[in-house]
Amino acid sequence: MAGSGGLGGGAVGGQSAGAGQVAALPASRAPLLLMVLVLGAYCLCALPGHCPPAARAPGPAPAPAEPSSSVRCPGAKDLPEAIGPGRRRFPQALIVGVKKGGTRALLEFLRLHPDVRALGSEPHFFDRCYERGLAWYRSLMPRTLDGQITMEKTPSYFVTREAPRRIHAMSPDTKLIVVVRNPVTRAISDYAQTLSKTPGLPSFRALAFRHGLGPVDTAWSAVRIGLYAQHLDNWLRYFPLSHFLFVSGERLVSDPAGEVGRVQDFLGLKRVVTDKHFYFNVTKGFPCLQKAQGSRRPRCLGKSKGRPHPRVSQAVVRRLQDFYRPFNRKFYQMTGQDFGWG
Ligand SMILES: Nc1ncnc2c1ncn2[C@@H]1O[C@H](COP(=O)(O)OS(=O)(=O)O)[C@@H](OP(=O)(O)O)[C@H]1O
Repeated sequence: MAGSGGLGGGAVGGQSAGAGQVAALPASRAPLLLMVLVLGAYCLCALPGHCPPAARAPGPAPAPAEPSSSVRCPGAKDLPEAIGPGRRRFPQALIVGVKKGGTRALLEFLRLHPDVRALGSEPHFFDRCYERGLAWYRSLMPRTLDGQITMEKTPSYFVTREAPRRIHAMSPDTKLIVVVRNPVTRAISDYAQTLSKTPGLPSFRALAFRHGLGPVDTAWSAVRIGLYAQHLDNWLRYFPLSHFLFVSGERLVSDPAGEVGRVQDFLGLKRVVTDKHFYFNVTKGFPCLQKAQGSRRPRCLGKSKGRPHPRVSQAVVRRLQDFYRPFNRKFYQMTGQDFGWG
């Protein structure tokens, strides 16, 4: 199952050349060559930096780790899926944003649906790896049968200027899902993530305001990402609003089944993922899955989801709320949805 997790490591760079060699060989030698290729891929993966995290065995596993900002383009196909039924297709639906909105939770919830097959990790194709080409991108995708939907999530697409044009060039029919969250909480969550990797980072306040006291610093990505209306403007140059579904990050926590229900409707899927798939884990403070995909055991998302946030003063929060208010209002107007952030 695609759900086993990691980006597929794989078969030496997605290589159409390798496939061509197999085709040119007498049929009796092809299995041998395939074995050599697979073994070779394993050896390559043993070298640092060559492959994404190894594909996981089926069963309960933590959610795939999020890439750091120095993420490399993923390696290639999922080894366990090098052979199997169905074929690799371009995604018909993408979760394009937003960073820290709840994108991992949504993808993991959707993967419970038998008609959804999704890449475990973020391929970053339309922002960082575009030069690898569409054939490479497709080679990363899990195999799907007719009627199944291929998906991936990369939250940075939403704020990448070229992403809408590139996705439109892949397919103008692509369905686009954006999980949005109060931009102030989102910024603090983003900062908490950076802080967890960068001890000694200046305070949130020092980064959010120029010179720590001046105007809001929109050059700081944690602030800029929350200007949803501006980013959406760029997408609407390529896709009509009907191609988008905006998911409330807050409701994804308070009513996961309700939000996932909307997503299933949007994707034209039967509502298979329902209330009975979730329970609220008091220790984690979030909804978790009654049964993880491919397992009978409950599963919550990993430690990097639901991190404690650093304390930020009410005065700072209020200033940021005031700053975002007109952008939020514009976003509500554009989407026809009030997300209740003020
Ligand atoms: N069920 C469940 N379990 C855990 N966490 C949940 C869940 N639903 C939503 N969230 C919220 O998801 C936030 C992380 O968002 P993303 O997955 O989009 O982050 S990332 O951009 O991929 O790094 C994460 O943000 P933080 O709480 O700030 O860590 C969570 O609030």
